[in-house]
Amino acid sequence: MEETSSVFNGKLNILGEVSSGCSSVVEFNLFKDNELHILCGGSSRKLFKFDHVFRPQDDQEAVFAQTSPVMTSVLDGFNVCIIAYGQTGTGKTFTMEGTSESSGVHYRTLEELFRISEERSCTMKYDLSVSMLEVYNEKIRDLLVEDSNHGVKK
Ligand SMILES: Nc1ncnc2c1ncn2[C@@H]1O[C@H](COP(=O)(O)OP(=O)(O)OP(=O)(O)O)[C@@H](O)[C@H]1O
Repeated sequence: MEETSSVFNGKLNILGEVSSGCSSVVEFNLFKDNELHILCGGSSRKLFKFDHVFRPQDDQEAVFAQTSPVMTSVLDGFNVCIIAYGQTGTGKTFTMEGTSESSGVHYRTLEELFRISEERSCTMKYDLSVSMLEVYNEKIRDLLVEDSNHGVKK
Protein backbone atom coordinates (compact mmCIF):
# COMPACT_ATOMS: atom_id res chain seq x y z
CA MET A 1 0.00 0.00 0.00
CA GLU A 2 1.97 2.97 -1.20
CA GLU A 3 0.73 6.39 -0.24
CA THR A 4 2.12 9.87 -0.56
CA SER A 5 0.83 12.84 1.34
CA SER A 6 0.85 16.58 0.95
CA VAL A 7 0.66 19.41 3.43
CA PHE A 8 -2.11 21.86 2.70
CA ASN A 9 -3.05 24.67 5.09
CA GLY A 10 -1.59 22.74 8.00
CA LYS A 11 -3.68 19.69 7.08
CA LEU A 12 -2.36 16.46 5.71
CA ASN A 13 -4.17 14.99 2.72
CA ILE A 14 -3.70 11.43 1.51
CA LEU A 15 -2.85 11.17 -2.16
CA GLY A 16 -1.52 8.10 -3.96
CA GLU A 17 -4.40 5.70 -3.36
CA VAL A 18 -6.80 8.37 -4.58
CA SER A 19 -4.95 9.27 -7.76
CA SER A 20 -7.43 7.70 -10.17
CA GLY A 21 -10.13 10.34 -10.07
CA CYS A 22 -11.18 9.66 -6.49
CA SER A 23 -10.57 11.88 -3.53
CA SER A 24 -9.71 11.15 0.06
CA VAL A 25 -12.35 11.68 2.72
CA VAL A 26 -9.79 11.67 5.51
CA GLU A 27 -7.75 14.64 6.62
CA PHE A 28 -5.24 14.95 9.44
CA ASN A 29 -4.40 18.00 11.47
CA LEU A 30 -0.61 18.36 11.33
CA PHE A 31 -0.49 20.13 14.66
CA LYS A 32 -2.80 17.82 16.59
CA ASP A 33 -1.99 14.13 16.55
CA ASN A 34 -5.28 13.25 18.23
CA GLU A 35 -7.71 14.58 15.62
CA LEU A 36 -9.15 13.02 12.51
CA HIS A 37 -11.37 14.91 10.09
CA ILE A 38 -13.84 13.11 7.86
CA LEU A 39 -14.91 15.16 4.85
CA CYS A 40 -18.62 14.66 4.27
CA GLY A 41 -19.07 16.50 0.98
CA GLY A 42 -19.17 20.23 0.30
CA SER A 43 -17.62 22.08 3.19
CA SER A 44 -19.14 19.75 5.74
CA ARG A 45 -16.76 17.69 7.86
CA LYS A 46 -16.82 15.72 11.06
CA LEU A 47 -14.14 15.90 13.69
CA PHE A 48 -13.22 12.83 15.73
CA LYS A 49 -10.88 12.98 18.70
CA PHE A 50 -8.78 10.07 19.91
CA ASP A 51 -5.82 9.60 22.22
CA HIS A 52 -3.67 9.36 19.10
CA VAL A 53 -4.21 9.23 15.35
CA PHE A 54 -1.62 7.52 13.17
CA ARG A 55 -0.83 9.05 9.79
CA PRO A 56 -0.39 7.15 6.50
CA GLN A 57 3.39 7.45 6.75
CA ASP A 58 3.53 5.97 10.27
CA ASP A 59 5.25 2.59 10.14
CA GLN A 60 5.25 -0.41 12.48
CA GLU A 61 7.95 1.23 14.57
CA ALA A 62 5.81 4.34 15.08
CA VAL A 63 2.82 2.23 16.09
CA PHE A 64 4.92 0.24 18.53
CA ALA A 65 6.42 3.41 20.00
CA GLN A 66 2.90 4.42 21.04
CA THR A 67 1.75 1.00 22.23
CA SER A 68 4.83 -0.36 23.96
CA PRO A 69 4.47 1.60 27.24
CA VAL A 70 0.95 0.21 27.56
CA MET A 71 2.00 -3.32 26.69
CA THR A 72 5.02 -3.43 28.96
CA SER A 73 2.99 -2.10 31.90
CA VAL A 74 1.79 -5.72 32.35
CA LEU A 75 5.19 -6.35 33.94
CA ASP A 76 4.24 -3.81 36.61
CA GLY A 77 0.99 -5.61 37.36
CA PHE A 78 -1.46 -3.81 35.08
CA ASN A 79 -4.04 -5.60 32.95
CA VAL A 80 -3.76 -4.57 29.31
CA CYS A 81 -5.91 -5.23 26.28
CA ILE A 82 -5.20 -4.03 22.74
CA ILE A 83 -7.95 -4.56 20.20
CA ALA A 84 -7.54 -4.19 16.45
CA TYR A 85 -10.98 -3.31 15.15
CA GLY A 86 -12.10 -2.46 11.66
CA GLN A 87 -13.66 -3.63 8.46
CA THR A 88 -12.05 -6.32 6.38
CA GLY A 89 -8.82 -5.38 4.61
CA THR A 90 -8.10 -2.33 6.75
CA GLY A 91 -4.83 -3.65 8.16
CA LYS A 92 -5.61 -5.32 11.49
CA THR A 93 -3.47 -8.37 10.78
CA PHE A 94 -0.72 -6.26 9.25
CA THR A 95 -0.62 -4.01 12.31
CA MET A 96 -0.76 -6.75 14.92
CA GLU A 97 1.26 -9.50 13.23
CA GLY A 98 3.13 -7.70 10.45
CA THR A 99 5.46 -9.38 8.00
CA SER A 100 8.89 -10.98 8.29
CA GLU A 101 10.46 -7.72 7.06
CA SER A 102 8.30 -5.49 9.20
CA SER A 103 7.01 -7.17 12.34
CA GLY A 104 3.92 -5.88 14.09
CA VAL A 105 2.77 -5.24 17.63
CA HIS A 106 2.66 -8.93 18.71
CA TYR A 107 6.27 -9.78 17.87
CA ARG A 108 7.69 -6.47 19.01
CA THR A 109 5.82 -6.74 22.30
CA LEU A 110 7.08 -10.26 23.01
CA GLU A 111 10.65 -9.21 22.22
CA GLU A 112 10.31 -6.25 24.56
CA LEU A 113 8.71 -8.29 27.35
CA PHE A 114 11.49 -10.88 27.17
CA ARG A 115 14.10 -8.11 27.07
CA ILE A 116 12.72 -6.40 30.17
CA SER A 117 12.20 -9.64 32.09
CA GLU A 118 15.82 -10.56 31.33
CA GLU A 119 16.93 -7.11 32.45
CA ARG A 120 15.06 -7.51 35.75
CA SER A 121 16.01 -11.15 36.24
CA CYS A 122 18.14 -10.37 39.32
CA THR A 123 15.17 -8.97 41.21
CA MET A 124 12.03 -10.31 39.52
CA LYS A 125 10.88 -13.60 38.03
CA TYR A 126 8.18 -13.44 35.37
CA ASP A 127 6.20 -16.31 33.85
CA LEU A 128 5.04 -15.37 30.38
CA SER A 129 2.32 -17.26 28.56
CA VAL A 130 0.41 -16.49 25.40
CA SER A 131 -3.09 -17.32 24.24
CA MET A 132 -4.51 -16.25 20.91
CA LEU A 133 -8.23 -16.19 20.27
CA GLU A 134 -10.25 -15.09 17.29
CA VAL A 135 -13.79 -13.77 17.63
CA TYR A 136 -15.48 -14.16 14.26
CA ASN A 137 -19.20 -14.24 13.56
CA GLU A 138 -19.80 -14.29 17.30
CA LYS A 139 -17.75 -17.49 17.67
CA ILE A 140 -14.54 -17.73 19.63
CA ARG A 141 -11.74 -19.87 18.16
CA ASP A 142 -8.43 -20.74 19.76
CA LEU A 143 -5.81 -19.90 17.14
CA LEU A 144 -3.10 -21.95 18.84
CA VAL A 145 -4.85 -25.28 18.28
CA GLU A 146 -5.18 -26.69 14.79
CA ASP A 147 -8.80 -27.64 15.18
CA SER A 148 -10.41 -26.00 18.19
CA ASN A 149 -13.15 -28.65 18.20
CA HIS A 150 -10.73 -31.54 18.45
CA GLY A 151 -8.00 -29.87 20.48
CA VAL A 152 -5.08 -30.83 18.18
CA LYS A 153 -2.17 -28.54 18.95
CA LYS A 154 -0.18 -26.85 16.15
N1 LIG B 1 0.08 -0.11 6.93
C1 LIG B 1 0.18 -0.96 5.89
N2 LIG B 1 1.24 -0.91 5.07
C2 LIG B 1 1.35 -1.77 4.03
N3 LIG B 1 0.44 -2.71 3.72
C3 LIG B 1 -0.63 -2.80 4.51
C4 LIG B 1 -0.83 -1.93 5.62
N4 LIG B 1 -2.01 -2.25 6.21
C5 LIG B 1 -2.52 -3.25 5.49
N5 LIG B 1 -1.70 -3.58 4.47
C6 LIG B 1 -1.96 -4.63 3.46
O1 LIG B 1 -3.36 -4.58 3.15
C7 LIG B 1 -3.89 -5.89 3.02
C8 LIG B 1 -5.03 -6.10 4.01
O2 LIG B 1 -4.52 -5.97 5.33
P1 LIG B 1 -4.89 -7.01 6.49
O3 LIG B 1 -4.93 -8.42 6.00
O4 LIG B 1 -3.97 -6.71 7.63
O5 LIG B 1 -6.38 -6.54 6.83
P2 LIG B 1 -7.37 -7.09 7.95
O6 LIG B 1 -8.02 -5.89 8.56
O7 LIG B 1 -6.66 -8.00 8.90
O8 LIG B 1 -8.41 -7.89 7.05
P3 LIG B 1 -9.44 -9.06 7.51
O9 LIG B 1 -10.41 -8.45 8.48
O10 LIG B 1 -10.09 -9.43 6.21
O11 LIG B 1 -8.62 -10.18 8.09
C9 LIG B 1 -2.72 -6.86 3.26
O12 LIG B 1 -2.20 -7.24 2.00
C10 LIG B 1 -1.72 -6.03 4.03
O13 LIG B 1 -0.39 -6.49 3.82
